[in-house]
Amino acid sequence: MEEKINNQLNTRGYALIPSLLTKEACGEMISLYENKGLFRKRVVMERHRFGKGEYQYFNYPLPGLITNIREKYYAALVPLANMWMKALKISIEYPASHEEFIEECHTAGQKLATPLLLRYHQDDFNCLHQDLYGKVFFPLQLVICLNQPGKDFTGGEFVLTEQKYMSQSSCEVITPQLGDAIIFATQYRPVMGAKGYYRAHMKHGVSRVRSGERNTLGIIFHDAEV
Ligand SMILES: O=C(O)CCC(=O)C(=O)O
Ligand SMILES: [Fe+2]
Repeated sequence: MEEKINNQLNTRGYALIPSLLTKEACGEMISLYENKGLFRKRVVMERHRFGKGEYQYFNYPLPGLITNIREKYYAALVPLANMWMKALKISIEYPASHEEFIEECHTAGQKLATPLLLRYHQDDFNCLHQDLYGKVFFPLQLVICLNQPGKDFTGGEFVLTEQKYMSQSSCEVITPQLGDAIIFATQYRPVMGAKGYYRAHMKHGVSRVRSGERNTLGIIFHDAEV
């Protein structure tokens, strides 16, 4: 990953990648939502008290664009992920390629695809959470905003909270533009304390959409338990 992005991830636990997808690609991605055959599961968030709105998990085989993003960004992020594990003295070393990592997920019984499309309308929101689907997980994930804030929707900011040692939680509010991606820590990130690095726990969510429709594409690198 570029040094600037790595630095942002190390200092704040997230980074913004401008224009990862074109407007056309965002439009095509949104239209996949109606293609029920592409998905393994639809979740109505209110039923689980996850928030309000809905999302669908893609099934394998994934659309080519999603596979490409997953492979490319996994490979770009793996050196940082391994540095984080070392800093935190966790004896996990992630393999260089996403294909090998998926093998590890499968061996651990995590075989279901996790990339997802989310759709929010007015008054919808996503409660603070972490996307863990089994023992094996990658410490970073990515979300791409498929609509233009201020035009297609208002509100619906991306929210990241961080809980540092012996502190209350702090938060960052991020407003990606159409096509922008946010890379962020899935569960925790290393923060330097008096006795070396410790885990700062992070959660993410989405504030209430005030008007319009907001679609996002979530790219999670690990697979899920059956
Ligand atoms: O809609 C969003 O911005 C957040 C979606 C989300 O929770 C995820 O991609 O894991
Ligand atoms: Fe999430």
